[in-house]
Amino acid sequence: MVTVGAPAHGGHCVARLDDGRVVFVRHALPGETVRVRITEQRSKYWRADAVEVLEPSADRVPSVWPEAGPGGVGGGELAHVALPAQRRWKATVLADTLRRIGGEQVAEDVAALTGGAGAEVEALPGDDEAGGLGTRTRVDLTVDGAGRAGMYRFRSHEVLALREMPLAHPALLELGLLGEDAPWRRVWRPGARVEAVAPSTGEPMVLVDGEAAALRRRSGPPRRAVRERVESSVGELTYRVSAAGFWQVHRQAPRTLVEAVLDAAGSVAGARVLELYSGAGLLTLPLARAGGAVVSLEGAEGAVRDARRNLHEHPEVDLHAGRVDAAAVRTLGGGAGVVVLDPPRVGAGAEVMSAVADLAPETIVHVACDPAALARDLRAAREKGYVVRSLHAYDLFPHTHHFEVVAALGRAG
Ligand SMILES: C[S@@+](CC[C@H](N)C(=O)[O-])C[C@H]1O[C@@H](n2cnc3c(N)ncnc32)[C@H](O)[C@@H]1O
Repeated sequence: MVTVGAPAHGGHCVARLDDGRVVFVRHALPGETVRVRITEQRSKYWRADAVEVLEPSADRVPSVWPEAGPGGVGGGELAHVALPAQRRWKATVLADTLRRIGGEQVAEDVAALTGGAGAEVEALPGDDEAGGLGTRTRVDLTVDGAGRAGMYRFRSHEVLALREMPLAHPALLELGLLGEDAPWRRVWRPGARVEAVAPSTGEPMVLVDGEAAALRRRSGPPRRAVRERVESSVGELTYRVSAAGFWQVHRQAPRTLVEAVLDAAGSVAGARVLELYSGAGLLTLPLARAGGAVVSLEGAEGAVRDARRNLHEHPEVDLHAGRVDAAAVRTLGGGAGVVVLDPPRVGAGAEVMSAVADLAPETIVHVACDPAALARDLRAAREKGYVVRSLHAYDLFPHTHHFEVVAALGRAG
């Protein structure tokens, strides 16, 4: 039995045993007294699941997805927490991570921006009304040994067949992928990887081991891409995206990020804009529409092919396929007034951040899906004389511990 303390990065709360040992407890809430099952013992800390709640928090609600509860699949570790409390949890983790990893100066920059309160994590439009459900337009499943679609048990290679996916967009639920009677069972084999995509326009799509799959024979070549439409302050943006390629998962995420990045970048008209980790061009297109002379760099060649199509009305945009590293930043970034970067979960890293700062842009816009990586990158920029000028956090992944941050940095002084 333990009383758990504050949340920490990774979707758990921190508890201390009488002997001082630290235990990271999932499926609990700060302040709760719970009975735990130890799931992993390391020399420096243990991991545990709360399996019985003795003194519940006022923020506890019946889980919206019990299959992601103790012993269940990953991807819904805050499903037992009321939505406003999920966002307070994430704001606490953000503030703590920025201070612990980003350092005092970064923490002070953000405190000064928020009157000492720390950044809030904002809900996306419609999420409160829908209970944070039905937001995910992409789901990844794995087929178990009996041919049923499921997900991995948390920190395990065991596939648990799923009965429900309340976080998935309704269009994906209508595909009938789950359950003993799923018609798709004749299409896939045990061990297959199944991706389902619900684009903002057109039919949903199912990929089995990376190939388009259908229940009935279709005429014509197999579909490989979907179309996405984003309303934005620089007009309606339309994109072609390979179904297996990266696209923001929450239905409202593309619009939210486009607006946040345009806002953070300030006026880009006539400015040279270096965009790193540019994907299929979600941010490239609005930056070009806003008058930026954009040079972009993305590692996935398929995404760059999509970006070329998506930017066909902007032949002036200079799209490059290749790895983002310090040398590439130096080669492509000369004269950049604005740098926008949207790295994967690991962040850009100190070398890339240092090379970006050496370009001496007026503004650096960092889009981050991991607060620890963000904090490391902000620290690196801070050490090169950049301060945080704005920072907004968005709850792009309700019922999980994940969230997104858009930060703008400018030169100190
Ligand atoms: C978070 S996504 C952002 C894409 C785009 N901004 C969007 O919102 O759709 C990160 C992108 O970085 C690319 N990427 C990851 N590591 C990379 C690297 N070392 N060099 C270049 N691109 C990389 C991925 O292929 C992916 O498209």
